Amino acid sequence: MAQAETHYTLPLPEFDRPAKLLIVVAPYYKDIADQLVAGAKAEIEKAGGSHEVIEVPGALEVPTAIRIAYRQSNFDGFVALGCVIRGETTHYETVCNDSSRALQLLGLDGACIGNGILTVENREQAVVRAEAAGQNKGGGAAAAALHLIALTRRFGNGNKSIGFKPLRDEIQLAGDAEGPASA
Ligand SMILES: Nc1c(NC[C@H](O)[C@H](O)[C@H](O)CO)[nH]c(=O)[nH]c1=O
Ligand SMILES: CC(=O)[C@@H](O)COP(=O)(O)O
Repeated sequence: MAQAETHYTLPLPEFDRPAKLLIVVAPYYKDIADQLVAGAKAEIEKAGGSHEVIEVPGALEVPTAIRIAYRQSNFDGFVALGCVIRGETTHYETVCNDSSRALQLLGLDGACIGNGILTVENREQAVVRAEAAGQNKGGGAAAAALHLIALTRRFGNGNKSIGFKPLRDEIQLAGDAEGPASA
């Protein structure tokens, strides 16, 4: 029987202008993913934010989709959602470790990402964690992204990238260099 989860949850940050988030979900297990998305949407709406949802085949594609959107769009943050259930081979470790590591590296480069990709042994563990009325890991991931967005706005976008600069910044910088575009 799954243990009830008890840990401290930070109160949601307040925003002077709405945050816009992209939810990137791998519906490998559709019913589980739907619960995660519902929880994430509700949390974003609680903070007065807006959201869009895109789907990718599996958890391994989630970081790449976020990087593509991060470079070519103007979302304030991202919510990574999915479910990885151990099978018979070591592929479970690859999917879990590589997706989470890639998300962490994107975060260290300035993307505001909450990671709600479940890594579990069986469906029962996944259901308990995905249910919006249960452990609501999708909502938790959305809350994490919201906190990072608030932090970015509080300290400014440091532009101290350790890796690539978001394409949108390069385009903007290039535009600035040419002077204001004629209306
Ligand atoms: N086994 C699970 C996967 N595997 C698929 C990979 O994520 C990836 O789409 C594939 O290797 C092609 O690159 N994905 C999940 O999200 N959950 C799983 O349990
Ligand atoms: C997590 C996985 O990739 C897993 O679902 C694949 O199953 P298997 O290890 O039995 O091939």
